[in-house]
Amino acid sequence: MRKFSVLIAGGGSTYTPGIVMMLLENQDKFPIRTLKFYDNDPERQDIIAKACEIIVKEKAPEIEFLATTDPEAAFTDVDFVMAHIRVGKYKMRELDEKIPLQHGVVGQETCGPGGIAYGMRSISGVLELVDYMERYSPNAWMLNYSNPAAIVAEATRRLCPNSKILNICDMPVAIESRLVEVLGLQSRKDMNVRYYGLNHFGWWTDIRDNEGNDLMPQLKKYVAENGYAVEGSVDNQHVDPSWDVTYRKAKDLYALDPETLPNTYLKYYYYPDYVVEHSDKNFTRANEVMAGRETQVFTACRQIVSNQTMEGSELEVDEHATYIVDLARALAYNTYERMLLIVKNNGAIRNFDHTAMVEIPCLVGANGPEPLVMGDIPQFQKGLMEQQVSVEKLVVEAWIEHSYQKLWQAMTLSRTVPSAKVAKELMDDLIEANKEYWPELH
Ligand SMILES: NC(=O)c1ccc[n+]([C@@H]2O[C@H](COP(=O)([O-])OP(=O)(O)OC[C@H]3O[C@@H](n4cnc5c(N)ncnc54)[C@H](O)[C@@H]3O)[C@@H](O)[C@H]2O)c1
Ligand SMILES: O=P(O)(O)OC[C@H]1O[C@H](O[C@H]2[C@H](O)[C@@H](O)[C@@H](O)O[C@@H]2CO)[C@H](O)[C@@H](O)[C@@H]1O
Ligand SMILES: [Mn+2]
Repeated sequence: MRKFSVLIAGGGSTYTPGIVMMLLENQDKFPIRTLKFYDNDPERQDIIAKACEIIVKEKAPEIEFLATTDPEAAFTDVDFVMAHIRVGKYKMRELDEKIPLQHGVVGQETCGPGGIAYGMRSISGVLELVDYMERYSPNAWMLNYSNPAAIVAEATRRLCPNSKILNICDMPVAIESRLVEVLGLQSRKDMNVRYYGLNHFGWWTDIRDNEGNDLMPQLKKYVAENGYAVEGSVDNQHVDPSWDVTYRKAKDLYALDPETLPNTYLKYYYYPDYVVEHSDKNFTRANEVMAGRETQVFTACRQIVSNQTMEGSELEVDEHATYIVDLARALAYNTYERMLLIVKNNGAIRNFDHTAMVEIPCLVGANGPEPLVMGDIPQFQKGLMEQQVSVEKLVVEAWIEHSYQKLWQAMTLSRTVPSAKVAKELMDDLIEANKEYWPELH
């Protein structure tokens, strides 16, 4: 069986150890010959890399391991780049969340003004990775889950439309895992779904079992009462109180359209007033993650290095991340697995902008994704999506043209922002905070 060379870009990410352990568990499905890490923060990456080197040695010593900040060493002889960078790290995520809240507006990593600010930072970081990949391993595929995926996907469509980059999000995977528990099924793969939308902005329209039986009536009844909250869930990645609130709130999202099941991120667009009221301006999700996941992962890695073994470590395999192996396998072995990906619409949603980057089911083979037709969508979703996709397109235009005007239009158009006045005030604060990262706007 052919073995692959994999590069994790954003080696210092909190997700890296869980993904590495997941990759090692899946060697029978997706064998690896070389595993490399690349990051532009050597100190941060070093802590994760030293621990992962020990994990690899213990679990699969035949895999060659390298962690580097040198693009040439990192990107040479690579089959897959798995990219999860966070330009500006948690320090900037905290500002993305806190600056809008100071103006009474939703403060969120990927939605509203915070997501726009993060998008303006991510574009250059991801484009740089694409450049390195094409220079040093032109046949490689990039599987990108760096956020905000909607803006990154639009930027790559505009600026490198022929590059072998696939943008993917795991929120639908996480929600589907909850639905599996509701139904008492074994696996996500026991369900076939129809879903459409933009990234962090979509709806399930149909869910069936492998025999074709309609599972929507049972799911709708459950979500109408409980949202996606599941008592005693096996999900160990969404235990923070803020995730519990998000899953419960899905009940109120469902109420807006009882024909579909909603992505949890729609809460920021349907109920921005509720979100702001329930946000702590001084302790946002970034603070929760720094005190939680980041501290736990880095402490566990330091412990492994100090013990020189992973025995007794609290690090856990990232089970949700197996969708990454599914995607890599689909490309490597032409499996034609059906997966949700962020791709150019091209008429798949018939009554929607054909140039929009939409999240829809695709069959993935060796030549990439083949999107499935979702047909016409209703006026409610179409209206929301047209507004949101315009925000995303204007952000990318603002970045390309260095246009203050277009970024102001994008901020104003976001459903989370009440007026052009508020949009301008908070945008000026975001410009100041992001001087180091954004192009200079004029
Ligand atoms: N698509 C999805 O559904 C999904 C799911 C989970 C996480 N994510 C994304 O994964 C990313 C990582 O999240 P995290 O919380 O682990 O963040 P993190 O800050 O722990 O890790 C990100 C790493 O990227 C590095 N980095 C930043 N800019 C870089 C650049 N230009 N070149 C190389 N490396 C760079 C940082 O130094 C850091 O080590 C984020 O973008 C997050 O939003 C996406
Ligand atoms: O606030 P964070 O950093 O904990 O999470 C933000 C991310 O949330 C989603 O990703 C989930 C994912 O759905 C789940 O399967 C598991 O891997 O945890 C992730 C983080 O909780 C979302 O899809 C991402 O885009 C966000 O970055
Ligand atoms: Mn996501």
